[in-house]
Amino acid sequence: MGRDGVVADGGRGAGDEPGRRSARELFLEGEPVPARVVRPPILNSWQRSRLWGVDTDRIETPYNPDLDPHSKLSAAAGPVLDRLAATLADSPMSLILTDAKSRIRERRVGNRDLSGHLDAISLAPGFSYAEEFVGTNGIGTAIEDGRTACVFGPEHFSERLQRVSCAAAPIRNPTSGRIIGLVDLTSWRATASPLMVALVEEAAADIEGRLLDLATLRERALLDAFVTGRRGPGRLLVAVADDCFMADAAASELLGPADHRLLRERAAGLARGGAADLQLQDGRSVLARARPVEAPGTGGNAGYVVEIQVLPARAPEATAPPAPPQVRLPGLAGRSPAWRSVVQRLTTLAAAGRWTLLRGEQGTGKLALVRAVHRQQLTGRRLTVHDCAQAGRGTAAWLRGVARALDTDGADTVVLRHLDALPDTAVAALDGLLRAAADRPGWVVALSAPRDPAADADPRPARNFLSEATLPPLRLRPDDVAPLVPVLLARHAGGSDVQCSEQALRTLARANWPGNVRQLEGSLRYALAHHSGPWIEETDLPPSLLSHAQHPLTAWEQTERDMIVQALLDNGGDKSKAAKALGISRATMYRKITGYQISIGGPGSAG
Ligand SMILES: Nc1ncnc2c1ncn2[C@@H]1O[C@H](COP(=O)(O)OP(=O)(O)OP(=O)(O)O)[C@@H](O)[C@H]1O
Repeated sequence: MGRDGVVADGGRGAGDEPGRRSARELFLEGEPVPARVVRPPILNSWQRSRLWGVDTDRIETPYNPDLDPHSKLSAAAGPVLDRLAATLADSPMSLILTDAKSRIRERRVGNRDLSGHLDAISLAPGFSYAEEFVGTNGIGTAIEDGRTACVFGPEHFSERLQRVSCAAAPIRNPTSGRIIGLVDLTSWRATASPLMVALVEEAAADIEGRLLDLATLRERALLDAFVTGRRGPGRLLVAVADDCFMADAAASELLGPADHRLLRERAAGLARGGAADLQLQDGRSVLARARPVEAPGTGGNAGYVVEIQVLPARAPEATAPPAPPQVRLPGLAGRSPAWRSVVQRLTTLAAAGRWTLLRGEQGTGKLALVRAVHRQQLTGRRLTVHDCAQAGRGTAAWLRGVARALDTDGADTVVLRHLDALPDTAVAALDGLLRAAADRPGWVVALSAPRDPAADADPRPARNFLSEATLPPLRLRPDDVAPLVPVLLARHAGGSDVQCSEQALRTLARANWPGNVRQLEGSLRYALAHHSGPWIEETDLPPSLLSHAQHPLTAWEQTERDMIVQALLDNGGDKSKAAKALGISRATMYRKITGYQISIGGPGSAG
């Protein structure tokens, strides 16, 4: 049962009836599951669990006890959990709080039998209940779907979870709307009640209300620290927190949006490590130092007050270097100011051997960029790439490989890819290796997803990288699409000179590119395989590019959208003919075209 009001089969899979196989058993044996026996969110989750390769007979999930007890989430949730736990004291029910990564932070359970069972299935503080590790379950599935999930015994993917039922509701940051955690009730399958859904949703709403109240208190503490902060000639003051930035008039004039982000990201490091020299967006250098501001009542952190001193500009005629020529990197394309600026920054950092954390969404080209900069700046040296996402398989061997590459005397470039996917089990060891190699002469680069504003802090290994750069997503640098297209086409066209029509280029430039350059490359490969004429036309592009749906589509919606686009293409954009071909009414066709924001031949022509 979820916010959408769908009611499951009350926990009775078909397998509860003697002699019949349950829907889950059919699914696990790869047979079709009869419609209406399993609720769609559960079936979707089973499919994801199978993709993850979750073991149905064993629970093997990472354990990380190193969770911050003073987090904003714990501070806000504490009193709400206390109240609900007191109400439920005599019932066989367990109350659980997790973070946004499905890691269990707190568990309250009065019933000894249930407590023992939950320990046996690792539903205990420190363990992760992400779908990826344990398969379909209230916690992981609510996080995946972004809404309340209720999973009854036989709906669990794992055999080990068949005896319990659970309901979990996400807790969202009231300012950003992002999920920061989850409140869950777990009970024996036989004693589960539909009321569990109402209880977790109410608790989540109460915690969100308290988050808002605490945010107000934090902001007030930050404001006090900001107003009473020490100022002096040539010194500016700002106060930063995840969701708040305060600056006096002089600082507002000096700092642009990119500088706000820079200060926000660096404040914690500055507070720990003393003053540092930072470069602002406009090229000016400043000396920055920060001090933390304590959050009232909770002992947590309300933010940082940062003192900024503008360093004198060097006399232009004496020392200013001539404006750097645009750095061209063979094999890579881009012309937007954002692309040029990151290429320039990375080139400087590589030449200086500064340890760099390069952030960017998946497929933006982080690795390609680092490889190209290495080739150009560090000729003759080797480059090794270590994928942190692979560290879970044979952690010791993986760490040995990194240790060899980091060899303290080595001047080779070491790239740690997907740092954000480093398994918890390898965090401390990698951190130790990086610290030990801090003085090595070669360039060390970590590639990571953009900073997660919901996370309390960067993972420990990230703190070893003193310089940062960001490769923005392709949708924020649409000017790069046109120069990328011929380079990517040449890469895959097998020597022939295929180009895109103007209309196809316009469609490509307009697309949102959640998968960034990698997705653009995939789309062009698709077009190369589908085009018949001398040019790539708009109709040769993947159907997904001809629709601009506002929300992420489920697998089923994607299939439906692709069928509609294909029918429109097959019928020259004629909606009536396309509707007829699909056996749906014209009205439904119009509704779907509007819903999926399908446009063929430029905005509005088919939609
Ligand atoms: N500017 C560019 N010019 C040409 N090709 C590019 C450019 N940027 C990215 N690519 C290509 O896009 C694909 C994805 O790039 P890459 O693997 O470097 O991305 P990434 O950001 O490291 O991805 P992830 O974080 O998902 O591993 C590669 O084939 C790469 O060659």
